Amino acid sequence: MSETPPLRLTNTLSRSVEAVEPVATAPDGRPLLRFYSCGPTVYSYAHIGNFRTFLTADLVVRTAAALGWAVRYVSNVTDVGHLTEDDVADGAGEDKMAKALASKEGEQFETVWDLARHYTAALVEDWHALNLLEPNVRPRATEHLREQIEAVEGLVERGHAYETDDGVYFHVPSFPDYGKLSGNRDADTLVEGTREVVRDDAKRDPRDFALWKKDPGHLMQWFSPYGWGFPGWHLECSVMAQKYLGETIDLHGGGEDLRFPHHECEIAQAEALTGQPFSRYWMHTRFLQVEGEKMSKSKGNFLTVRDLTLAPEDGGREDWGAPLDPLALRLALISGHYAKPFNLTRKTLSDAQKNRQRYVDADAAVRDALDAGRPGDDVLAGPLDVAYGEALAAMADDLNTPVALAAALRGAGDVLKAHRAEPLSGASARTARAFLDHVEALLGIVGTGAADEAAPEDDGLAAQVEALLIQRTEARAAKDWARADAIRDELDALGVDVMDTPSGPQWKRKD
Ligand SMILES: Nc1ncnc2c1ncn2[C@@H]1O[C@H](COP(=O)(O)OP(=O)(O)OP(=O)(O)O)[C@@H](O)[C@H]1O
Ligand SMILES: [Zn+2]
Repeated sequence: MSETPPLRLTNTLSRSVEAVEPVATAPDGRPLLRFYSCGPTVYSYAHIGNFRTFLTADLVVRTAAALGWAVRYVSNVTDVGHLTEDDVADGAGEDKMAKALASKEGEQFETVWDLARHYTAALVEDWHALNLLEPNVRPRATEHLREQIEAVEGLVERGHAYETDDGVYFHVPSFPDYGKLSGNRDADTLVEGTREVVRDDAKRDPRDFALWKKDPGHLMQWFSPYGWGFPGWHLECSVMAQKYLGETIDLHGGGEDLRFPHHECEIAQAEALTGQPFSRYWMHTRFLQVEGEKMSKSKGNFLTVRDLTLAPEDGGREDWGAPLDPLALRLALISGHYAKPFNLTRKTLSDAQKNRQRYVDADAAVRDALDAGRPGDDVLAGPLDVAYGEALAAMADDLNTPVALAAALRGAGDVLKAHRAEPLSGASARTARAFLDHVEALLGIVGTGAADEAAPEDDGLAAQVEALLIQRTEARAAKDWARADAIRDELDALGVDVMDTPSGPQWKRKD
């Protein structure tokens, strides 16, 4: 196969399509992409718009792996109840989890904790149904309260945050780069954007956003040096990204609405705390609309994976036709380019179901032919090599899924055409098998399980060790020898030996 192209993505920070160049290398010498993608707030089932954004992240991971990179991929679960107006920097309104608990659907849950557990489990189920790779780490906000509180304390100590009777706020004027991602720099527009919000009169600047909200009446609350309360939403992601990926990460992603304020606030928190750049590249997925309408959980007009893939008696939606094969839904959701708005229609779904069938048929033909082991030449190597090369090049070029899917579909069509003309030889079938497995690893639409082989290795130990090695490299670069030694002790306690080699640290389990 031809030389591997660079991975280019639309970087929101520079507003241009750029080649992504990871800074770190994996212990085996491959480029290591450190990638954080914002997950959902689990107060309801994730909708297919959320999944469009998660699928973008999935395709980044698959494409990077197909290019031969190592990937460390973190996607969180927001299980702290944040506020219904969190889309303005200083969130206000009702708590989303509390509101969900009080709703009709919430009656089945005793507490917000049960509700969060239920929707987290449902998220993971739908994630697997749509054949998304499991992240190396799926951290929960509620399991990282200590780290979030430490970050608030750090920001207060460094003069970037201050306490009032109601909470602790990040002081925006203390961070001159605020606005570099979204372009929202103007204090007046920012204030206008927050007009409807209940404000704390003790705030020093109207743009200052909450790091900690004091609220002894909140359903989910923790104790901090600032009393009982809960963290601001923006805090969890910068804290968990840095914990699992290091001070500077390569790529951070989410849906277009997160650009401001969420990601802008993450940058301010992280960079004010460490003095280092937070994420080198940012990517944002444009919204999914359904039949021309914007869809969101809080509006209540959303479709879930379950609505479209289950039979009506199991909870599927009758008005959307026969239940779809989940991989057909996946195909439909990735059929538009992530950086352009995407309107999903009934026709998108029926076309996807048809195209998906071509992969099912090609896969069946190849299995038969492998069993039969017929003699004869390999007639597929040429066209399938070209088709896969085109698909990979298109994905590397800013995840151009329309072109990649067309090339992959043409390849599956070539397999079927050849098989219909004359049953495939064993040699052709082996080539076709390799092609379908590569397409599965890259796009996840064949459903043969090859994706598992492409998944970032995750046996827990590897993830922990790699995180520690990144922190150790950073500690050494900062000449923080005490920290580097402490990390070495932690690695020792995990039962691994580390060897420093010219291509970076290598590790193995102790004998
Ligand atoms: N219609 C959509 N299309 C694509 N991505 C979306 C859409 N709606 C939300 N997202 C993205 O899904 C991810 C999870 O978001 P979140 O759980 O906040 O969902 P939400 O539907 O926006 O909820 P809410 O309406 O309560 O804000 C975020 O990255 C968000 O940007
Ligand atoms: Zn986030």
